[in-house]
Amino acid sequence: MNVTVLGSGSWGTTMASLAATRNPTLLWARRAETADEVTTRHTNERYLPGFPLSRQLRATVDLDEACAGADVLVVAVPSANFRAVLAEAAPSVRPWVPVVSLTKGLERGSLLRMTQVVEELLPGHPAAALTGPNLAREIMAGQAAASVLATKDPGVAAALQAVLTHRMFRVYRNHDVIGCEVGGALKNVIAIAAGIAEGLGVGDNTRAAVITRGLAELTRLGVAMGAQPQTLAGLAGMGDLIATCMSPLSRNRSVGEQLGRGRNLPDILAEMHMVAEGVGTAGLVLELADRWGVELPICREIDRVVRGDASPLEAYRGLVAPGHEADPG
Ligand SMILES: NC(=O)C1=CN([C@@H]2O[C@H](COP(=O)(O)OP(=O)(O)OC[C@H]3O[C@@H](n4cnc5c(N)ncnc54)[C@H](O)[C@@H]3O)[C@@H](O)[C@H]2O)C=CC1
Ligand SMILES: O=C(CO)COP(=O)(O)O
Repeated sequence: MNVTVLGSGSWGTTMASLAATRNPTLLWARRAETADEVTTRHTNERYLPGFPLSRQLRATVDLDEACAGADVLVVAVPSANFRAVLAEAAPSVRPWVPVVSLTKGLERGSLLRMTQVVEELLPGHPAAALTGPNLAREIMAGQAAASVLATKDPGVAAALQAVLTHRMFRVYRNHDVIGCEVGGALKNVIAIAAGIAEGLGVGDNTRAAVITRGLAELTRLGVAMGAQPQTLAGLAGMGDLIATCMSPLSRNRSVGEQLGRGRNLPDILAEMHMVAEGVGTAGLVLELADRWGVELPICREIDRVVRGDASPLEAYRGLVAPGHEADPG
């Protein structure tokens, strides 16, 4: 199977490097220097400093070349640019080639999940999401991890599972695409809350409360949208929440932690060259929550913080103030 990965950031490069050990794999990069570095020096120092990549991995800046030979197309571009990149790629993608989204977010305006964007742009192509507790640097370091491949067609799921599985990277199948994508998008917002708590110097009881109440929010919205509750209790929900809320490697948690320490958001984002999807996702999940008639108190407070309508301390006080005790879940 020829695999093509669009997006040469931390996660796209990691998955491409893994895939290249078992399948001919081509990584599409926006910048010529990155493509050249990946192909000739087998590194991507900007996003994965210090990690050698598979020597079989090749990269190109030519989107047409990248897509034309692909048997599987993997998209690892942040949600804000996902549609634009895939729309440009679409004419070069051969009929029926499955498209796997690695992206954890929602589309601004439409509120679509990424597999829904795939279905709009490439009708007839099986759309899948790969999601779970998968911090890129740990996977590059060879530490064992598990992930979930979500797609509706069991035959496609089995074929993609075989392509994406690696010695230390175990891929499970799930047909609950909604649950997997909602879990991946919302956990980034909850990770900002966990980071804020960290920055404010809370204890382990508070950490546990944020994660557990966060899980209730993932589950409430997911189930309202048609997800299975057990999906959110698994790797794509609870698993990813634990990794992202606890790990100093998480960019979303790091944004929250710096906010909690008193830095302002524009300064934090100006210093980051990587994406923290939760910043943009907070407002979008509230729009979804209104549409589906569910309450998401943590996401609401995080949205107030990222909009600049509340300080992290005010948000924290808002969450511990009386009034949320009767929340279901
Ligand atoms: N890094 C991680 O550990 C994981 C990340 N993810 C998700 O994967 C997605 C991508 O994340 P990362 O690779 O970590 O982000 P990143 O910030 O490390 O890299 C993003 C990449 O997308 C490229 N890009 C952005 N806009 C583009 C455009 N218009 N055209 C072409 N390329 C463009 C950038 O040049 C960069 O190579 C996000 O949705 C993230 O939530 C999911 C699991 C793990
Ligand atoms: O999705 C991730 C881990 O599963 C990566 O999280 P961050 O984007 O917060 O680094």
